[in-house]
Formats: sequence, C-alpha cells, structure tokens
Amino acid sequence: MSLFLVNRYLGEDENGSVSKESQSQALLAKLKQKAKEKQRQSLTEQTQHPSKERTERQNAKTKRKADKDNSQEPKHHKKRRSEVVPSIALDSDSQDEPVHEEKKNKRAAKETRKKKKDQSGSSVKGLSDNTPVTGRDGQDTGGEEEKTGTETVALKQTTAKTSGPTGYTVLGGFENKPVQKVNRVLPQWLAQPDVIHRDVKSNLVPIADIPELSALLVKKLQNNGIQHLFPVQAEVIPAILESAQQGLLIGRGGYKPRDICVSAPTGSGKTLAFVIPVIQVLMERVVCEVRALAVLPTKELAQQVCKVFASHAEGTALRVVMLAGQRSFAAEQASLSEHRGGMRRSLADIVVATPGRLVDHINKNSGFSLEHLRFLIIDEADRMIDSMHQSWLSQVVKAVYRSGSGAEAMSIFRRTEPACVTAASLSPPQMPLQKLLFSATLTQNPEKLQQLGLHQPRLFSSVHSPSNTIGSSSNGNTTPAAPAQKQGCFNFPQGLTEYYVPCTLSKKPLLILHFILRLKLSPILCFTNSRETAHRLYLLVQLFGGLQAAEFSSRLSPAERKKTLKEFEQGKIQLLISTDAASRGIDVDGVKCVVNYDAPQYIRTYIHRIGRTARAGKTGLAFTFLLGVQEKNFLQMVVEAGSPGIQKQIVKPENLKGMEARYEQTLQELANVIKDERAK
Ligand SMILES: Nc1ncnc2c1ncn2[C@@H]1O[C@H](COP(=O)(O)OP(=O)(O)OP(=O)(O)O)[C@@H](O)[C@H]1O
Repeated sequence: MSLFLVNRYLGEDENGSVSKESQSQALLAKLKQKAKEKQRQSLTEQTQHPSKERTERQNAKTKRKADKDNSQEPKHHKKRRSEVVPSIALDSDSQDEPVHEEKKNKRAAKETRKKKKDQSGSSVKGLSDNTPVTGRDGQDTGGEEEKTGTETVALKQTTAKTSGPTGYTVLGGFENKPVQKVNRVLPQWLAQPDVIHRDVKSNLVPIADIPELSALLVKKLQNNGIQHLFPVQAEVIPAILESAQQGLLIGRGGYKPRDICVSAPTGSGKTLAFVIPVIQVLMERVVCEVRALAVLPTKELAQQVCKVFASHAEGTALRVVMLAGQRSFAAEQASLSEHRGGMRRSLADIVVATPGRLVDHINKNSGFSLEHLRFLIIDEADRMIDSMHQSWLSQVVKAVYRSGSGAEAMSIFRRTEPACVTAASLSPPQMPLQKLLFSATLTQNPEKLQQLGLHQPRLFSSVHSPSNTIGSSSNGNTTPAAPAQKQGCFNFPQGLTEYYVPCTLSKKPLLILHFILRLKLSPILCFTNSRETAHRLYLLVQLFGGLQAAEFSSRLSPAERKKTLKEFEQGKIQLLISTDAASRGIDVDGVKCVVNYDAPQYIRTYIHRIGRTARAGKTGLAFTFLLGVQEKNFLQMVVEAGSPGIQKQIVKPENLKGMEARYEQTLQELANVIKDERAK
C-alpha cells in the first residue's frame, strides 16, 4: 500500500492529532496573513515607484484574463500548452496547437502591449523588461508593426532578448543576420591550370623547340606553311605525347594517362593541338583499328576537323573516316570496315563524327568497333556536355569496354573499365582510354564536368581571371577562389575590337547595308537569333541590291550549306547571314567583321560568334546592334565575362539618309515576296 501513499503539503504545523478542519482553517488564516503582508509591501512600493506598480498590476490583470481563458480549455490542451508553447510559439509554421488557442494567446499579448503603450512612450521596451513575449506574438506584431519605424526596432530587440533567457532555440527569429556570400571552391585541377598565353602573335614557339615532334610531322607542318606553333599547341602537344610514351598500352606499373582539358580562345589553334599528337602516336600502329574518335556538334565542324586530320595524316598509313550523315549510312558503313573470309577488317584508324550518327553506327553497324579506342577527343566540349542527354558518351564507353568479358579478353592486352588498382589488376598490359577536351568556353562547373567521367584531369587554360587565383588549400584538394571572382571569365581573342551600335528595330537592316555599302567592311558574317530573321534579312538585302549575300541556316540542305561556306571562303559572298549554326568552330579565313544583328542571349554564344574573326593572331572587328532595352544587360554580361572593353559606335541618322527612300521601297517589295512565299 505504501506504494500508493500520496504525501500532501498540510502546512508547517502538520500534526496527526489535529483534525482536518482545523488544519485547513489554520492554513487559510496563514494565507490571509501573507496576502495582507504583500498588500502592505506593495503599497509602500507604490508610493516610491508609482508607474512600475501600475505596469505590474496591468500585467497581473492580463495574466489573470489569459489564465481565465485558458481555464476554459480542455485539460489536455492546458497540459500540452504548458509543455509546448515556449518552443512552438516561435515557429509560425507549426500546426501543433489548435487555432483558437493561438488566437487567444495573441489577443492577450496584444492587449498587454496596447495597455502598456497607452501608459508610456517607452512602453514597448518596458514590455520586454517585464513580460516575456513569446516568439509567435513577437512575430505577428512584428509583421503588423513594421509600418511604425521605431517601435518595430524596439519589438525586434524584445524578441531577441527574450529568446535568450528562455533557453529555447528561436526558429524563424527576427534577427537580421547578413547573408554570407558563398565563395566558389574549385577542385585543384580547375583552380590551378597550366597557363597558356593568350596573345598568339608574341608567343609563337619555333617548331624546332619541340623535340618530341617526329621528323615526318615537322616536315608536314612546314609543307603546310607552319614554322611556329601557337602557345596552346606548344603546351598541349608535348603533354599528349608524354602521356603516350608507353605506346598505345599502359605498361606494367599501371600508369594510366591523365585526361586533358583545354580552354583557349577562339582561333588559337586548338585543332592542331590534338591532331598532331594523335597522328604521331598512331602512325606507328601495325593493325588498322579505330584508335581515335573525335566528336563534334555539327556536320560542318566534323567536316572541317576531318579535313585537318586527313591533310596531316597524308603520307602515313592512317585512314580517316567521317560519320556525320553527309553520306548515306551504307556508304559510311562501307568506309568503316569490310568482311573478308568471314573476318571483319577495320578500314579506319581515326573517326570524326557527330553524336547522332556515331550512336547509329554503334547500335546498327556490327562492323564498327571501338574496342581498340585509345583517344576520345571531345571538341566544343561545353556544347557536347549540353548534348549529354543523348547519352552518346555512355554508349561510346560501353562500346569501348565491350570486350572486357568476352573471348577477346584473352588477347595480349586486356580492356577493363577503370576500377581499384591492385597488383592483379595491373599485371596484364592494359589499353587506356584517354579523353581530350577542347573548347573556348570550357565550363568550370565541376558538376557538369563530372558527367564526362574524367580521370585525374589536367587543365590547360588561358583564362587569367581571379577565378583561377591560387588560394591556400587546407587539404590540398580544393582551392578557395578569390571573393571578387566572377562566375566565369572567358577567353577573348587578343586582336579583336568589340563595338556596340545603339539602334532601333526598324533601322537594323539599314545599318547592315550601311556597313557593307558605305563602310566597305565586307566580308561580313552576320548573326541572327532565328532562321526566319536570317531569311527575311537575306531577302531584303537581295532586293535592295548592290551586294552579294547568302543565308546559312537549317533551312538549307547540308550540301547547300557546304557550297555556301565554300563561296563565302572564296570571297564570292560579301555578306553571310547566319543563325548560330555557324557560330562555333567554323574557320573561314579572312572574315574581317562579325555583326550581331540580333544580340546574343548568352555570353558563350557571343564569344563563339565574335570568335569567327580575329583568328590565328589576326585582327578583327565585332559589332553588336543593341536596342535601348537591351543595352544595360548586354553590356553588363560582356563586362562580367572579362571582355577587354566594348566601345560605343554611333551611326548618325544623316549617314543613312541617302539609302532611306530605296529602303522603304524595298520593304514594300519584301512584304509581297513573303506573301508569295507563304502562299506557296
Ligand atoms: N601554328 C600555326 N601557324 C599558323 N596558323 C595556324 C597554326 N595553328 C593553327 N593555325 C590556323 O589558325 C586558324 C584557327 O585554328 P583552329 O580552327 O584550330 O582554332 P580553334 O582554337 O579551334 O578555334 P575555335 O575555338 O573557334 O574552334 C586555322 O586557320 C589554322 O589553320
């Protein structure tokens, strides 16, 4: 029974002999006496501190009212409240308490504050001194009172003060902490690249200074008129050759070459930086197999790179094949392999492909094998990463390691996907797959680069931006970048001068005509944002007359595009109006001027467009037509990207006057032509 004994407080004179009635009477008398004493005490205090007393009385009154309200609640609510209120009250999103309770609390607290406010000007502060305000109240009031300046501040202070002593963590508090800027932290290989000089002209390296180059290739380069290597070539060629010192295989000891990433300005000679070493490594091969694969985003680029490979492989046994859909699938298939005596024989050493056509051959052409692939070259790498959703890379990698478990695994070398390095895994000779990435605007986003599955990558870059500032690294793996860094600083060719031309929409075509007919800036490569604009501008210029123009977009067939590019290169076309189909990689010698008829939306697009001029250390001009609304954002974008400076070029209205009458007439003719086209 003693287990259930409940001890009660029965007053100091607890005595078993006294009756219960007398006990309670004694207790009551004692309480009354205490109450009297307290009353007397408060009276004396009141005479000394009248305002404080009043405040306390008000508080007590409010508290009593709140208690009364609470007493009407069901018991379990009361209990929960006493447990939960201080903590959840600070969380405005919390749904733990019933809504009516919240309202009552708010009302009670509000009343308290209102009365205090009436009492004195500093009432809000007074509240904080005497009555703890729950966070929820503070929050509501904070929201309302934000309209009244000084009071808001006082209330915020109140909340901050009260949150401390309660010992509860304030969630969603009012303290306005300054948000800390997050500094980008790059992996070491991205933050500390091998630096390439941006100025091509003053950093030429004589071919003789690169002893790694084979005599055959030196001769070939000289025959092609190349006596010096550009900075990117002087850095990257020896690095690739060094990684293939062991021939095509990894020797015992398991040295697997590092993947190589190159970020250098447009027109700085990146193509030869991979063509030369790949040819040199492969030209000693005995058996013909596909050992190098270059992937490019467009047919035109594939064609251009294929041409460079073919011209430098001349005189060797190497065969270069293009898979870009320029020819039929069957024709491409026939150029890749042949079957003799039931055996497949590869006819290609180097394949240059676009991703779509490449995947077609991997899946549908049994004669196409990548099991001997040694180099995977990804040109315009940032663009190729964006097309990763086509999963071309995973298909290539799958095709490369296809033989891992098959009968061919018994051949002299093994091809296994990179895994943990062990003594057993290293004993048979391995053929590595080395990735070589090139772009003028290589992303620094490690998340994007991760999609490429790079192996201990090494970066060569000509971006001398603060983003590459070497900071102290705590663990040696990452380097905090300088706080002032911009998200991305890009490569701008040294010989390029950038201008922007403020204009109105209706005057843009007239400006282009002025540039060609009056300023004689041709050949001009002009970019629009859509093929419709390109087509209409082309029609208008044709109708205006006096110059040779052509359009270049997906409206044309690949054959027509090829012909157009050739004619532009030959100087037969003064104005080539193109969509972004020609903005990347296209190398047309002698383009003096690029005009962005439509301002590009993205900085990368801008860099590639203007990079069609000022190539190979030459000079060039880039003009961007800007409408009033575009000016601010565009200029900001260009400056942030690290442009050396873009100048304003104003074309005075009187300079256009002589052409205006003819222009108006041409516009009317154009309307008829477009109507006819639509009817057709
Ligand atoms: N060492 C060299 N000497 C003279 N000319 C060169 C040399 N290397 C490359 N070139 C020429 O420079 C031009 C630009 O080269 P390339 O097309 O490789 O530039 P890129 O860096 O790939 O440009 P983009 O980023 O626009 O694709 C080409 O016409 C090429 O023939």
